[in-house]
Amino acid sequence: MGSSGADHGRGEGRDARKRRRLERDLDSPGSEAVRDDGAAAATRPASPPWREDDRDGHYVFELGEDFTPRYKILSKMGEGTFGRVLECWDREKREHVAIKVVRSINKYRRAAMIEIDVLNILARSDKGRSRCVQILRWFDYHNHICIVFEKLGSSLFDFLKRNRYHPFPVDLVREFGRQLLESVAYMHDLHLIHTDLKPENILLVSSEYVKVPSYKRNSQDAMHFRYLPKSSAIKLIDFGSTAFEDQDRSSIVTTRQYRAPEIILGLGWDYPCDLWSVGCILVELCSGEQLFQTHENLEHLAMMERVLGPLPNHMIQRASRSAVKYFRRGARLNWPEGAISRESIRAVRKLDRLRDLVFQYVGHSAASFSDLLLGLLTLDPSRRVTAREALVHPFLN
Ligand SMILES: Nc1ncnc2c1ncn2[C@@H]1O[C@H](COP(=O)(O)OP(=O)(O)OP(=O)(O)O)[C@@H](O)[C@H]1O
Repeated sequence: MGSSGADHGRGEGRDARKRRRLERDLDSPGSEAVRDDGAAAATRPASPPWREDDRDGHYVFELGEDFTPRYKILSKMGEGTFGRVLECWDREKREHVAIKVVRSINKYRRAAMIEIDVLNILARSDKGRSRCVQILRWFDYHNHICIVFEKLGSSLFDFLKRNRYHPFPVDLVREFGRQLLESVAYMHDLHLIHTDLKPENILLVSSEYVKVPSYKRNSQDAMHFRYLPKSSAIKLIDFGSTAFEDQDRSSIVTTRQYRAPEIILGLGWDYPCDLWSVGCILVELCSGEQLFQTHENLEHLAMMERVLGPLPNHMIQRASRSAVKYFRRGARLNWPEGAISRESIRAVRKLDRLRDLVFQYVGHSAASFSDLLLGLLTLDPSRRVTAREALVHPFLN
């Protein structure tokens, strides 16, 4: 579920980036009336007996235990702000599933109910063909909303990490990009905006991989290896921050590094904010590095200008009251004057223009790839390419 607002930066290790997340205020209205899973949890004795949650409201479990009489807990697949995801064996359907066990805290329970609504809309409209994770069912167990999902493989972020941030080959990035844009186009057609697209929320469908020799050798001349997924199929997860058409568009959304300029400037946001995130993700997949490694607004805007050119004047002039301080006389970015440190100035200066960056990492297709990226990373949201337009770009075809 989205906990948009992560501010993890250069100073912190990459592995810490999943953890440092500021929680969005999720006190939005949502039904408290939760359904019970068939009769299972309600009528049969729960096994194991009831235990106290931990102090953060997480469900406490041991591997191998039953989770309701129907499921057996096999492993912990992930943990987010909103709960833990457990790999379980479903005795009834005789299959592996992933169960998100949401923390027993009201605001997370309410957010989970919104995520269930979104998952149901996505599933109803598409009957299992979409590139969005499929919800199988949900239930309320000892005050924890539990969402049962089809089990998927690791996230693109975990895959990159496992490869020590060695980039994916461009042909694989093309495959990921096409599928990602298909899922975003599908959501936008349904008037839904994901608002928290990032490599952590894109999962490979299969866990199978191949180990291939890498060209780099270390000082002892030992051969290095890298992993490649056997299949490029991916699906989107985490619809806890998804916005409906009629929702307020002034809040801060999206994990910091994937956040569009209109959000930072307080201009309000809409469908284009997802396309900006897709642009940041594709650069990261082909370079192995986050494009905007920052956790601060002014530095973030300076990085955007360095990579993509100056912010349009009409955006600067409409900046919200809290964002005008980033500009001198309402005309140009207060940079480097407003930088908080020399290190920050250096971090901005070492960034390349987008086209140069892409040519460094991508051999063939660099020209068409950077053209697509320039469309996705257009600073002005009204001129940014839409998901449907991006899907017919030559790079993807
Ligand atoms: N269907 C699934 N199959 C396999 N693993 C999954 C599945 N769903 C989630 N996970 C794993 O669990 C992690 C947390 O899931 P998710 O992002 O939905 O939870 P969250 O609490 O909303 O997290 P966040 O704090 O990032 O918003 C994912 O990063 C992923 O590693």
